[in-house]
Amino acid sequence: MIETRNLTKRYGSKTVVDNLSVQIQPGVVTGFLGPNGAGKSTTMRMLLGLERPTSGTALIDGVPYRTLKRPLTTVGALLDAGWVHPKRSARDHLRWVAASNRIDTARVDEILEIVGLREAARRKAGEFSLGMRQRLGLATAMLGDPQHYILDEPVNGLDPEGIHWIRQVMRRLADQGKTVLVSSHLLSEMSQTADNLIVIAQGRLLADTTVEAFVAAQGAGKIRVRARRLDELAAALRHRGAEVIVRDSAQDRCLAVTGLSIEEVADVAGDYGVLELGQERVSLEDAFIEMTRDGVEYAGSVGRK
Ligand SMILES: Nc1ncnc2c1ncn2[C@@H]1O[C@H](COP(=O)(O)OP(=O)(O)OP(=O)(O)O)[C@@H](O)[C@H]1O
Repeated sequence: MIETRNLTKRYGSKTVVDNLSVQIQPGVVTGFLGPNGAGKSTTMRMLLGLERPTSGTALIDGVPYRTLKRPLTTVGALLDAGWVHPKRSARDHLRWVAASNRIDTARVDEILEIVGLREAARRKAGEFSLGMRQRLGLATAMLGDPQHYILDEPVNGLDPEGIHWIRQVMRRLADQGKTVLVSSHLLSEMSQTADNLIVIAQGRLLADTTVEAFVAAQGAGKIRVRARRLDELAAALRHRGAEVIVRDSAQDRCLAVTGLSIEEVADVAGDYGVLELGQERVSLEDAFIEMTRDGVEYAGSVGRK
C-alpha cells in the first residue's frame, strides 16, 4: 500500500502540501487530481524520497522509500517522462537501469516488446518523440515488475493512440493487483481512467472516494434549467429559497438549482422563458470546478468502494 500520514511540505511560508492523509489501495487505478499547483507532484516526490516532508510521513508498504533496498522492484515511477542520456539507446538505458538494480537484463527485451519500443530499441533516446520517451519512461518504471506505480501526468503530450495505450497499461496493472497512483489535472481523462479519486487543492484533501460516488454526490438532487431571462430567473428562484449556481461554459449558460422540487422550479421558470428543465447530469469537469472553487471540505462525506 502507498500511504501518507499528516504529510506536510512548506517552502518558506508557503504550505504546498497540507496535512495530507491518504491510503492508496492495490487492484484499482487511483487518480490524483487537482488544479495546477495543487501539490500533486510535490506529494509524489515525497513518496519517492526526492523531497523531505516538513512533517508527517510518506510510506510505501509501511516504510519510507529511502529505506527500500531495491526500490525499482518495489515502486515504478514516471516523473517528467524520466531522465535518459540522449546519446544512449533505449535498450542500453534499460540495461543500465536493470544492472544497477540487480534486475535480470533478460527482462529488458521483454519490456521493450510490452511498451512497443522493440523496433526503436537501438535508436538514441535523444531522437525520441515525447510519446516514445513516455513509453521508455513507463518501461523503466515496469522493469523491476514492482507492486506499486507512481505516475505523474503520464498522458501529458501524448496523442489519442498513446493515451489509449497508457490507459490500457494502467488498467492491466491494476487488474494484476498492483497499486497505481496517477496524477492529472484533466478530469475528463481521469473519469475514463481511474476507479478511485483523491482530489486536492492548495495541498489540502478535498475528496477521497470513487469516481462514481464523486460525480453522483456533486450532481445529486440538482435541477438544471435554461431560460431566456436566466439572471432574472436565478433571482426569482433564490427569492423562493432555492440555492442557485450559474453554470457558465463555452457551450451554454444554465442554472443548477437545489432546495426546490422540479415542479416548484417549473412553476417559477414558466414566467422567464424556460427553454429546458430537467434533472442535472454533471460531468466530472463541472463537479471538480465547483468543488475547488468553493473549497468545500468533502473528505469522508462519501465512503469508498
Ligand atoms: N522547490 C520548490 N520551491 C518552492 N516552491 C515550490 C517548489 N516546488 C514546488 N513549489 C510550489 O509548490 C506548489 C505545488 O507544486 P506542485 O508541482 O506540487 O503542484 P502540482 O499539483 O503538481 O501542479 P502541476 O499540475 O502544475 O504540476 C506550486 O505553487 C509550486 O510553485
